Amino acid sequence: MAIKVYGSMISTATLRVLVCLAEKDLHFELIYVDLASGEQKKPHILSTNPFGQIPVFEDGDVKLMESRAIMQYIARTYVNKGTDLISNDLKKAAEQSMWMEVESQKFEPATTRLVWELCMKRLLFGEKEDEAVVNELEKKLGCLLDVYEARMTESKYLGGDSFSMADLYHVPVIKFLMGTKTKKLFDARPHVSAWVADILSRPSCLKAFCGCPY
Ligand SMILES: N[C@@H](CCC(=O)N[C@@H](CS)C(=O)NCC(=O)O)C(=O)O
Repeated sequence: MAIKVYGSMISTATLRVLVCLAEKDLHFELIYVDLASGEQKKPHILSTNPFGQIPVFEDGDVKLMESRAIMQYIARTYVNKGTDLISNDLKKAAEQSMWMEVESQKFEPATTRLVWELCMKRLLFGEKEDEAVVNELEKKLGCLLDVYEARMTESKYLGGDSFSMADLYHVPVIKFLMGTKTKKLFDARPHVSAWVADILSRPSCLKAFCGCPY
């Protein structure tokens, strides 16, 4: 039975799942959910995601919400397809898992509002960003990227020497921010900048973002 993703190309959480499916070379059907009209609060989404958010994922009788949990399901279920995203080696997997947590607990909170201010407000409502808010958020993101820069002086990717789920988690938000003035924070840090160029040039990223406004 075909994999189905209910989501939207302007949703970073949906795109996170789409880049994962592309890394695993899996076919899927994308069923468009219109965020602007509040379709995510309709019963066909609420039945799987009681919070009324996208993406919602179906693989036969498996129905899931939360993009990162969906990606872990995909990586573990389709372990023999495409890129290995989670190591079989316990120590390496623990290192990857640590940086996956950094993404969810630190990078996501530091960037969600930036994506809202610099991308979504204009796209959905034609509104300009709040500059004071953006400046404050950029300061926080700069401190976090200093930690990433230090990490990547000792290892090519966040989770170790090979590309992993830890890097993949970051792709959609970084891709969106590359089209904004916040790009300068990534460009100013040579190791971070090389990492961004590397992860955004992966075929999975080019494939998943085809038709995306960012
Ligand atoms: N932690 C969730 C976040 C899901 C989320 O925030 N989805 C947004 C789109 S990126 C959404 O559905 N927003 C509409 C709403 O909250 O009503 C995940 O990673 O799947």
